Amino acid sequence: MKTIEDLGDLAGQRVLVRSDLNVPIKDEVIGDDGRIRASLPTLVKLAKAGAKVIVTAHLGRPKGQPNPAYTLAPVAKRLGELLQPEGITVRFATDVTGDAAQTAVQDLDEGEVLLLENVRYDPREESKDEAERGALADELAALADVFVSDGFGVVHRKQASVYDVARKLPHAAGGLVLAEVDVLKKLTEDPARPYVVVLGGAKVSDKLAVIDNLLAKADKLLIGGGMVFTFLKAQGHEVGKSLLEEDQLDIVRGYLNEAGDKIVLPTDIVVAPEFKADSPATVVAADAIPADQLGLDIGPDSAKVFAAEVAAARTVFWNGPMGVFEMAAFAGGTKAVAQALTEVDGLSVVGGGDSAAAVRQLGFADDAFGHISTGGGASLEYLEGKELPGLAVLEED
Ligand SMILES: Nc1ncnc2c1ncn2[C@@H]1O[C@H](COP(=O)(O)OP(=O)(O)O)[C@@H](O)[C@H]1O
Ligand SMILES: O=C(OP(=O)(O)O)[C@H](O)COP(=O)(O)O
Repeated sequence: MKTIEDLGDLAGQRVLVRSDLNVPIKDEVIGDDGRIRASLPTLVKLAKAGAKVIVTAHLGRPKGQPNPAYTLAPVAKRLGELLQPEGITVRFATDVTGDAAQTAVQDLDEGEVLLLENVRYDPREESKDEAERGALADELAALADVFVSDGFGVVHRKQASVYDVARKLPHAAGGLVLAEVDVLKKLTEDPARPYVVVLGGAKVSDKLAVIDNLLAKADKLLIGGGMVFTFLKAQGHEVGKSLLEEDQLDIVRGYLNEAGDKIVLPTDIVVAPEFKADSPATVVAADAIPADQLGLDIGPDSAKVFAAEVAAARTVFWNGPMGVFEMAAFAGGTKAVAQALTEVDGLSVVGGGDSAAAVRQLGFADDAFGHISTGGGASLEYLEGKELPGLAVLEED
């Protein structure tokens, strides 16, 4: 894979960077700016080399339409604050590749950074149609001379700003992508055993898809978060109003048959009648979730079992909070697992935007873990041994 150094002298060049700036934002306030901070070294390096740095990124899933709830404007502001000590000015374009973006690129000076509006406002970004994605990639490519892929958290997505644009411009991997791959490689090449993978979070269908391959690689797979309920239902239990992927039940039944005791499910669940911080929480057995309640965390017994499995491992990868950690009443499982990861005698890796935010919000220091990866889904697919489109394309000429 080419690096930024291989791109030659970048002074005066327009460099398009794909970063992953997908941070938790509520009412325009950024909850955890870890991904923005992780993007800084590459941006600083390029700006200091005299490049005109144009950043494309997404926030959330606005489904191909402009939507102020998903604007990157607060991210541009934060980026500006973080780059100010470096003397680097950050500008913001209010569209993706339109008049605003084109004018802003024309006006951009060497050593400045321009962030383009949420690339997922454009429906072509995530299109399954290669020609549609290609048309957006052409527009992005027209804004720049070279492309640097630095958004590790999106390299598993075959999307215009990640994959297609790399085929239109001379390209290189940024330092963040290279550093992430370096650590994850250690987990794929003869990991010290026991090797435990902990899965949770809310992107249930994405993560159910990785289990098949992970079962062959890991010694134990601990399942928490929103994934739990599709497993419980597949075992024949009722899950009330909890997150459920009905169309995956057969697949999950297959996993349970195949896995034996490799898959560890919670035996108790914290439930509440509503998805609200002050909704009255109770602990119930995992096979007795009331019809009018939803599961929002693994229960305290399960948290102990999960923590013991993690603490006894020599290699651990964890993606996806065990519960809705953003609300104190449902943060216990995530906290217990995070604490156990800090006690691992071996390599412990936390991956994913929300998982990284969770450990910081719960008061853990970054260096309490072997590595905090900016990518959850991307890391999991890498660990599965799958070819990631956003990495494979960088190996092409
Ligand atoms: N039981 C649950 N029901 C609904 N949402 C959940 C549940 N457990 C965890 N979550 C949510 O999952 C989200 C994170 O999921 P995800 O995006 O998959 O993780 P990551 O960003 O670390 O890859 C958090 O916002 C958390 O509130
Ligand atoms: O948050 C992200 O991934 P993650 O939740 O797997 O860590 C990335 O920004 C990718 O976002 P996506 O899963 O909407 O494509």
